[in-house]
Amino acid sequence: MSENKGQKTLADLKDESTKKTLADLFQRLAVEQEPEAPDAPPKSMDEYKFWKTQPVPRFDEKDSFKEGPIDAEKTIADVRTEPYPIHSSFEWTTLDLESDEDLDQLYELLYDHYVEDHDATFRFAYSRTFFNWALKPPGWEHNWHIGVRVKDTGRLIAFISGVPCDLTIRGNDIKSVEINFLCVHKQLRSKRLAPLLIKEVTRRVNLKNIWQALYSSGTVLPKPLSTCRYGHRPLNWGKLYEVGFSSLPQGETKASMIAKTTLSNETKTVGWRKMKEEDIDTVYKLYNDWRVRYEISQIMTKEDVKHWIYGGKQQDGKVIHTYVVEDKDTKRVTDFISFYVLPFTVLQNELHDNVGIAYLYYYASETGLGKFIKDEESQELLKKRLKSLVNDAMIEAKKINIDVFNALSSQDNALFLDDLKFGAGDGFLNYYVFNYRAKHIEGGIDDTTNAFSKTSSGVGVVLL
Ligand SMILES: CCCCCCCCCCCCCC(=O)SCCNC(=O)CCNC(=O)[C@H](O)C(C)(C)COP(=O)(O)OP(=O)(O)OC[C@H]1O[C@@H](n2cnc3c(N)ncnc32)[C@H](O)[C@@H]1OP(=O)(O)O
Repeated sequence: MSENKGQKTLADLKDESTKKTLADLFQRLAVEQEPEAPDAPPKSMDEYKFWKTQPVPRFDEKDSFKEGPIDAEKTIADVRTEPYPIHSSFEWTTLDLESDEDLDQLYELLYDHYVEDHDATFRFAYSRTFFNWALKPPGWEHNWHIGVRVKDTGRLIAFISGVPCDLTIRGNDIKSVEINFLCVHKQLRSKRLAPLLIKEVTRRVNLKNIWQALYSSGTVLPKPLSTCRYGHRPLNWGKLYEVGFSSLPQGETKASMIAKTTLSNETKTVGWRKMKEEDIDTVYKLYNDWRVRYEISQIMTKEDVKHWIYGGKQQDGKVIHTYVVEDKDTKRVTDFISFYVLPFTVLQNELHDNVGIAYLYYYASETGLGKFIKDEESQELLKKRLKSLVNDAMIEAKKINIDVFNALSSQDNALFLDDLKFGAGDGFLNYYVFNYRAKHIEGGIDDTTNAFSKTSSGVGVVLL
């Protein structure tokens, strides 16, 4: 990306940090200036013409309130039964993700319009298996894969999705969905289609008697529950340099950067192996015991664990990769760690046509369980364990040609990001819960420096 190389002003960086751009996902390895965390809202509450009408916390709210839903309780009978009116040249559509034709159209829309890439050099290489994983978890609703088409041509020009995702927020279990992949064709931007899509997905979710939703965005909206920072660990620095993701930091040579970022070939954690189907019960238990560490986490059934963490045959081993550690004496599974893969297609590069990208997903370790859950000694032990697990996960990722390993400052990631040589990216990710008031949750960023903090975050949920 050419923008990797030039010097940017703080204003440029702040402007970029409000969009979900490729730069959100990849750092400039030599960031000259620290980007500002999006603490201050970019505009006043009154200027959020849509969001000020929605049940979301305001920026000026104090943190001294009772946590819970914002709207007065409603029933399905209060929800409109008809879709919202749409401009006469467009029509609503429900995508059939079982059909190749609709999958292809979604692929094309997201490929061309989901992320901004000024050079048109990189595209997310979405695959059928990725959509099957991301958009069809247990309990998925056909009706929540919502598109807008041009009436005359049938062309898909906008999309928004919801999938079931129940949450626990500070001990309260909340029936909820996760909203993602909101996208409007570039030529139809700023025409208020996004608010219409959001209202329509809200209506369809409400009709299932669900009133809360989790979503994340680089854009600052009223009002983030938490903000995390991206971290990026080059696994194949030479290639990242050749495609333009990485620049050469001052005082370094290509050879020194490669030497600094090269991992060993073999994993080191004793008892490390790939997760098998028969591990689902144990991983389910570990996950559930583990997630109490966090102030917001995803509730998972065994079926959810099978889908999201094990992946199973339908994934064909291409999207979600999970490893466990088995105690060699007792044969008990004591840890698991997962990452998912979503590569980039590289256009117009003589040397490479793709970049392999992995994202750290859920993990849990017996080391972090128990009574002294976050005392100093337990944290030190956990830090050591997580370093070993994440390092081995990265070695596995390298074996399947992953070039960069991404992780957010969420979960307990702050314990290992610096030590395992993750560079702090210039993108921030804000987390929101629709129709729910909750006190701010630490996102693993130091308040004053914006560097990764030294302590764990309260965000246990991972969004795609
Ligand atoms: C209970 C169930 C509830 C379910 C719903 C829960 C809420 C779910 C919320 C959605 C979670 C999505 C999670 C993800 O997928 S985050 C990923 C979002 N997608 C992209 O960044 C892809 C590239 N960009 C685009 O396709 C468009 O720029 C989008 C579609 C983002 C906006 O289109 P456009 O640029 O043509 O603008 P407009 O004229 O139609 O509309 C302008 C209004 O939209 C507000 N806006 C802008 N960006 C976002 C954003 N990322 N989340 C929420 N709102 C956003 C904006 O502040 C303004 O409102 P206000 O400032 O006047 O108030």
